[in-house]
Amino acid sequence: MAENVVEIEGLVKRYGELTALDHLTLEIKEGEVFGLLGPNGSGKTTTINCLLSLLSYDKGSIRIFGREMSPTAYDIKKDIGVIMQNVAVFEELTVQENIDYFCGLYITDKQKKRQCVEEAIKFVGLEDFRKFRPKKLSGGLLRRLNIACGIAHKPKLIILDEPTVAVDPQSRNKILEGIEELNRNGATVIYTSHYMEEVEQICTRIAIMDRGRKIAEGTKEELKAMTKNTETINVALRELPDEVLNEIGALSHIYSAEYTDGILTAACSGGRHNLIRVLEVLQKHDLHIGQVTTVQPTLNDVFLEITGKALRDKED
Ligand SMILES: Nc1ncnc2c1ncn2[C@@H]1O[C@H](COP(=O)(O)OP(=O)(O)OP(=O)(O)O)[C@@H](O)[C@H]1O
Repeated sequence: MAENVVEIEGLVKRYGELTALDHLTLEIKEGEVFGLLGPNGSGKTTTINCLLSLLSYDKGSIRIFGREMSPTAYDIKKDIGVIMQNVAVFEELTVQENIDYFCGLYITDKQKKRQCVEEAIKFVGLEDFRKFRPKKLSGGLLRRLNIACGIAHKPKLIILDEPTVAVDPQSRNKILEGIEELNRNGATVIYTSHYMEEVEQICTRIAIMDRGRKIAEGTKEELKAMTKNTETINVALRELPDEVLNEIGALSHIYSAEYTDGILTAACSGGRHNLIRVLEVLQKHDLHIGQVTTVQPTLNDVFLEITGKALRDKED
């Protein structure tokens, strides 16, 4: 069985009256891409800052690589790569000099360092920008530089805190593919985000956080199996008389049926052939059927069911 790379036990962090982390317990195993998913303010960054001993905490314990983490645990820190939400690079250094600087904090052998820097530049696709200073880079390229600085020394544990916020789709894909590649090359990854699509795409196991607590944990399949909803059927209809809507709502395995803005939405819980049975009812009443879609449950549905609110705001 894979070893635990990170063990967080009963972590409590308070900011005055506010409890930012409320008895958080997490175990992250070697080789995982572990996703910390939660809305803004749920405690993801606080967790990472405590994990890195950048923040003191009120209660609990943190072990990394089987050893107790502390501000002076340099033997642990040298095997960790951190990419924080806010880009942290030197404005006066070029892309290559920045990566060289951060890599040099861990690797002193000149030849090895040069090779690591070169590999990091290639890895994030900044070959054509190596002589650029950060202010000449777009937001996406700047993020990639930030990542290169964090991973050049080839850490065993890589922590990324919302690395794709405000990033263009091309850089976002490059970042996500890069994380998967780092993992294939042996790194354990902790990835925080409030974008459930990203977490679903790359994470092998996910903890969902809300108000400093872990409210659910598992693979995405395990998490989705926690919801009552197994599929949602949407049918565009010009009209839907109430008695037909009621008939659909009364079908077995359909636990809610609504008609708003010309769309019938039927939420199913288990059962088979739900779509066919819904369409049969509509056809029997000779209704004009428009576009039909079925949607599988998302991590947002899990969150919604447990907390009664959506993971992120629509405009986010
Ligand atoms: N230095 C601080 N002083 C007081 N409260 C803080 C401080 N830092 C964070 N908080 C509060 O702690 C809670 C958790 O914040 P945290 O930044 O860890 O959440 P998050 O999940 O990372 O959110 P985001 O996605 O916005 O970064 C929030 O309510 C936040 O307002």
